[in-house]
Amino acid sequence: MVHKSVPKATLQRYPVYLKALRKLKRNGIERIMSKELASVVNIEPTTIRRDFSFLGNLGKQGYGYDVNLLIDIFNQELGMDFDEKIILVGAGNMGRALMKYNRWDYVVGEITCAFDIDPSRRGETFGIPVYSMDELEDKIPEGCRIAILAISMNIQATVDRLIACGIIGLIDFTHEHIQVPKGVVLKTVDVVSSIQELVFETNSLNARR
Ligand SMILES: NC(=O)c1ccc[n+]([C@@H]2O[C@H](COP(=O)([O-])OP(=O)(O)OC[C@H]3O[C@@H](n4cnc5c(N)ncnc54)[C@H](O)[C@@H]3O)[C@@H](O)[C@H]2O)c1
Repeated sequence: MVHKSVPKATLQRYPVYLKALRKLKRNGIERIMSKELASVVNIEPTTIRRDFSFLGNLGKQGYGYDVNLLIDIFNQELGMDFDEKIILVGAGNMGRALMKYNRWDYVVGEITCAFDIDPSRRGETFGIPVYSMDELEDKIPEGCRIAILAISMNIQATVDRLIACGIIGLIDFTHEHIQVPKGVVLKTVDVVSSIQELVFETNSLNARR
């Protein structure tokens, strides 16, 4: 882990660098000068060099920084391992939208596969394999901890089964009340509730004017 004396502002910039570096790697870039990185992240080159100096002697004069090495250092030393293998359950309208978007790989990880009860959904969607629910226990990627729920039936039973497979984090798009045991985290995403909150907030703001 990185030394405690790293300033807070530097620590807050590390995820920004990591995100940019992962994007650069995706684009086939293997090394980068601080000046070039500066234009990507919109941070002064001197700040970048100082921020990186806390991680060791990483840059070479005239050569720049090794992109892969920097990514490894961020991942290992800082505990920022953004390589989550996420599964999606339910490859319908919502699921397909999420699979199409699948760009979280620069920051958190990516959807590696999906599962659905409907045989017509099976195959590949936007490059992501969609398997039958019967194959869940076999196909769930090793070390997978996070599942996105975009299903409409047998929701609690499906959640219980996912937890039995090692899932400890759920992103829930369903509107069901789901129960999870201690140690499992459920994050609900509900656009309708967000709109309701927004309407309520804007109404009360305007009533005060
Ligand atoms: N949170 C939000 O803001 C929001 C917005 C829209 C929809 N939703 C919810 O998201 C869910 C999906 O909506 P949609 O429009 O994609 O529906 P959809 O019918 O298009 O897709 C649902 C998919 O899940 C599959 N499925 C259903 N039950 C399953 C199970 N137990 N295991 C595996 N696969 C299963 C179906 O075969 C289907 O392919 C619904 O629960 C809906 O209420 C939430």
